[in-house]
Amino acid sequence: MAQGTLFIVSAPSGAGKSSLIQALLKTQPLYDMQVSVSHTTRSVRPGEAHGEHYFFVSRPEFEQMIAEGDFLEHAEVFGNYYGTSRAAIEQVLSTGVDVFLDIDWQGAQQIRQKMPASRSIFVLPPSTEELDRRLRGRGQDSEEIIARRMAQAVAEMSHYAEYDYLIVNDDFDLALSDLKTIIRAERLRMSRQKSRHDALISKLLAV
Ligand SMILES: Nc1ncnc2c1ncn2[C@@H]1O[C@H](COP(=O)(O)OP(=O)(O)OP(=O)(O)O)[C@@H](O)[C@H]1O
Ligand SMILES: Nc1nc2c(ncn2[C@@H]2O[C@H](COP(=O)(O)O)[C@@H](O)[C@H]2O)c(=O)[nH]1
Repeated sequence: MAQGTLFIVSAPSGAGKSSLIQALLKTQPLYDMQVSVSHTTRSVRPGEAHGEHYFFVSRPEFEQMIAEGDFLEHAEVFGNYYGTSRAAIEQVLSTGVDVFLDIDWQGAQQIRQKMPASRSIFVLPPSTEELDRRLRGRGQDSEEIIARRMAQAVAEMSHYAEYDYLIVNDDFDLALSDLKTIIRAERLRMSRQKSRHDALISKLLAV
C-alpha cells in the first residue's frame, strides 16, 4: 500500500488554517485523512480539550520529550513550545492515510528536511486589517496575545515562498475549494495511483 501524504499547513495566526482543515475533515469519507494533534506548553483556551486540540504539557515534560527524540519537529512559537509526535505520524502514514500538520514555518522547514515527500501549503489573509479582525473575532486571546501574534505575522508570512502551494483565504468557500483541489491532485500523483491500481494495470497490459 502507498504511504499517505503528509500535508503541512502554515499561516500567520488567525488567517484561518485550522478552520480550513476542520472544514476539509468534515468532507470525509471523500477525503481519507487525519489532523495531527500537537503537544504544547501554552495554556488551554476556553473550549479546548486535552488530546483533542492539543496535548497540554508542562515545560519540563516537553523538554523531556525533546531529549528522548519524541518529536518529528518542534519549535518555540509566541513564547511556548509546540511539537509534532513522531510515533503518531509515522504509524498513520503507513496505513495510507493522509495527515495534516497545522504548524509554523520553523516546523515546516524541519519536516521538509526529514520528509521530502511531504507537501506544504501556505495560507495568506486578504489583508492585515482582516487578520486583526479575525484574531479579535475569535474572542479567545487577550489584547497582549493578539498584539504579539500580529507583530509576528510578517515574520511568518516572509516564509511563504518556501511552500509548494499558496492559498489566499478571503472567501472561505473558495479557499476550501482550493485546498480540496490540492489534496485531490496530490492523490492523483503517479506514485500513489500506481500501487493503488496495480491489479487493473496488470490486467490492462496483459496481452
Ligand atoms: N475566510 C474567512 N472569512 C472570515 N473569517 C474567517 C475566514 N477564515 C477563518 N475565519 C475566522 O477567523 C478566525 C481565525 O481562524 P482560525 O482559528 O482557523 O485561524 P488559524 O490560522 O488556525 O489561527 P492559529 O494559528 O492562531 O491557530 C476564526 O474565528 C475563523 O472563524
Ligand atoms: N512548529 C509547530 N508549530 C505548531 C504546532 N502546533 C501548532 N503550531 C503553530 O503554533 C501557532 C499558534 O497556535 P495556537 O493554537 O496557539 O493559536 C500556529 O501558527 C500553529 O500553526 C506544532 O506542533 N509545531
